[in-house]
Amino acid sequence: MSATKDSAALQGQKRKREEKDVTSKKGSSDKPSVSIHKNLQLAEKPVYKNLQIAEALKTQSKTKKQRLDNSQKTEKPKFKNLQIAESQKKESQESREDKVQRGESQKHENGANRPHNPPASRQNKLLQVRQSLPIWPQAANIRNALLENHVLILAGETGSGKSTQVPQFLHTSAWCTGRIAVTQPRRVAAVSLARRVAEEMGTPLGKSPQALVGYNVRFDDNVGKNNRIKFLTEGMLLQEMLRDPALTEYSCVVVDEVHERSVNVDLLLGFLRGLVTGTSEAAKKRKGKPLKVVVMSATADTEKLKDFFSEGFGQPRAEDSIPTVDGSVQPLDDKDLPAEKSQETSVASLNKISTCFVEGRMYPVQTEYLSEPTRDFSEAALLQIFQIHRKEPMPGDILVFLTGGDVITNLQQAIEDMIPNVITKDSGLPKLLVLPLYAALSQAQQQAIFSPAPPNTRKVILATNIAETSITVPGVRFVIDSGKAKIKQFRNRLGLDSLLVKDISKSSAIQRQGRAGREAAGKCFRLYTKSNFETLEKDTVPEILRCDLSSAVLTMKARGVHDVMDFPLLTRPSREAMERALLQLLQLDALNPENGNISELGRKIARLPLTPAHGRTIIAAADPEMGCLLPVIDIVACFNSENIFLEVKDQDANDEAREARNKLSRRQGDHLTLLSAVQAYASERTDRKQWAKQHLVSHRSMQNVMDVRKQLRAQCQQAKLLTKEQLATTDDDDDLNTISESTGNNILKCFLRGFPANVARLVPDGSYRTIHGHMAVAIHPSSVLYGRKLEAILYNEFVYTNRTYARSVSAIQMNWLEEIYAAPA
Ligand SMILES: Nc1ncnc2c1ncn2[C@@H]1O[C@H](COP(=O)(O)OP(=O)(O)OP(=O)(O)O)[C@@H](O)[C@H]1O
Repeated sequence: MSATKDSAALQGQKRKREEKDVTSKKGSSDKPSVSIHKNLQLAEKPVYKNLQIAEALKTQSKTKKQRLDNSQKTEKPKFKNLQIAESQKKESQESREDKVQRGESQKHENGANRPHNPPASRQNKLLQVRQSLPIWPQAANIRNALLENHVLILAGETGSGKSTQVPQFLHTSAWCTGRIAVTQPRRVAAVSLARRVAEEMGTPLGKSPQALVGYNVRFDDNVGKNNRIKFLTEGMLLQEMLRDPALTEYSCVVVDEVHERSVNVDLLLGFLRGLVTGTSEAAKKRKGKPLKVVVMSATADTEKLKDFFSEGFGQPRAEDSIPTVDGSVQPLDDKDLPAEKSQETSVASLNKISTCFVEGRMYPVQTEYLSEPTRDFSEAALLQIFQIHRKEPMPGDILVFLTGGDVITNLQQAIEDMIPNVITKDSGLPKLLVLPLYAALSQAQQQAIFSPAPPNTRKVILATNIAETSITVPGVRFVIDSGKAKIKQFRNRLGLDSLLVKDISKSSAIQRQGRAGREAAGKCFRLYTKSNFETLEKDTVPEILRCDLSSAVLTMKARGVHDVMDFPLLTRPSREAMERALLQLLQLDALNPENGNISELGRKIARLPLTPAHGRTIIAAADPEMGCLLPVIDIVACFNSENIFLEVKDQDANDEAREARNKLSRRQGDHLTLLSAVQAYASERTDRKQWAKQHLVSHRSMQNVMDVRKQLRAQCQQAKLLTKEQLATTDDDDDLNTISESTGNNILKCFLRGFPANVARLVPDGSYRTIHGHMAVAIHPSSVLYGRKLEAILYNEFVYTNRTYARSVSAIQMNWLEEIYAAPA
């Protein structure tokens, strides 16, 4: 196929794309403003300095043999020298620990009573891979560092083996009598790492009595009682601290990918500092059992972390029961400490923190930049994918970093539309299999990216930044980086978090690049220029400085922190932001107005894996007077999944489908419309997929909604908000017609309880103004209430395009606000 044909094919695809470069919550749209295919002139436009479309044409004459030869060439590993800062000289200890480690792995690899018994050849191969990792020769040093000290700060290049190897190095250490927790920012990484480590250790994963490795992520707890290593998200470890603030189950917590600086990781570091230094009240509950903390990343600010922990060691301990161990692998000297602290910090503090740097990545990654900036990264990505497919040898899957679910769905469609034009019988090109990866997908959908592609097929994974850290997707040799991500930002004027599409930081770009070159040499195509790269911020601004802090403050309060202003944080948010969060929690009745302590209701909210606003909504619905918990759970499940309604496109929406979809609409607004869709789907007993198709509803999203609904029901049962009997009387065959007007109103009142600030009222000029900030807002065109004039509206989120839209909107009455505030909490 010629480039001109390519161009024609691209332009021939009709993509309808709407606005939405900025949205206000998960699952909302983020399409770039320019059409994917608009003005795509492939023949004229050299995209990369070293990579022009003309070259792509040449590759068509390449024989399969050439492809094979090339692929074999790329398989040769190259290692750089390894270094560990101030490497330890404890040879005798090293060999002893090594023996333990080897003995243990032998035992696991050859264990007789283990049902999971991978072939010895596979085990040997895995061991060889492990031994070739840059971190492998440092095993003894790392173990020694923690034998002596409480904290290890470990920096090492992407792919050097931190996440998979460090827990395996440590679990045989004498001090490690409890479990090792390894935290990850995202569940996809926690699950895939657990799977990999279990395989490397030659044991089953999860609950089996032989399993040494498990994982725990939101809505999926796969931990067995004999697990020694547990991968979990930061959120789940914080959740565990609700019942066990001292983390007594663990001997070691490994905080991975700390550079991401999510609010959760910052909170976790604060709690861990209290435990490891013995300065928090909770530390007393460890009764002298030591806790070791490892903080890891490829791009962590080691100095800042060192200072943070040193400061904690310098403070008085809550009780002198935490044993101290003398000696240090790499003692800090005064110049390592913040100037003002160096005098007061005790000697002990100098002996408890080790640092380690592992240099060397597994395979080289060649990076290419655009020669000129692109205005549409989706368009550039589409072009790049097909260039790689023509030019680059197999095997070589492609991982593309984009901004969000909608952009991914559109690009997936665009690729699939292009395939028949490009991958013809004559082209001799392998097939393409496109797989999406973003947070709102179910776990099964997310894990699908790890399955090998069928023969003669190249996988193209379209991902958000959830694939940015920790994961190794087998087969990936090429990364395409849009240079953008959706980043949470608090909007003062609205009093709301928004997700904005922004440039990533250099450290994110490095992480993305690091996803290639993990099993063989790779390439990273950055869809921006070299000079753009140079202007990127070094690190992403910590989330704690950018987001609504109500969840964070509730997390602290629920774990016994009385004075949140005093809580140790790596980066301190403004006092104003903290106060705003406290106020919001007071409004939700989560705090006691007399003393600011957490209320009973606050504790219940904190136990739910939801934002305080959604948690409050659920609690309100469980009140017998409201009696609408099950329908509210259904709606909350929708808000915690991707959009269930497919975009209605002219060409594929026949009258019948439109009519079917319209039947799901409810005049009260989008909340009850979502509910009617969930209930109708749930009551479909024969063919849900077909039902979804007939109603222009996404079957995939609905499956996810059902999954979240099930989990939320279980959690409400655990929290005693829902009884077994109530659940037993639920009949999915009931459709919304059986929900009375008053129940409908109650449902909306519950949402109003959780979102009292998300209200706008009609003003005399016919527009809507928010009651908070008096800002003009319009009902989004996707709403069933679009164009309607109502007394007041309640909305779930904001969307910014050329104007400010409220999305997921329902009609409410202003007097409901008074009614709600008059009622006792
Ligand atoms: N699921 C997997 N399939 C194949 N190889 C894997 C897998 N997981 C890990 N590996 C191999 O182990 C190496 C080390 O992976 P690991 O995740 O431990 O590195 P890391 O240093 O933590 O990287 P990062 O900082 O990018 O998270 C990878 O480069 C890859 O070669």
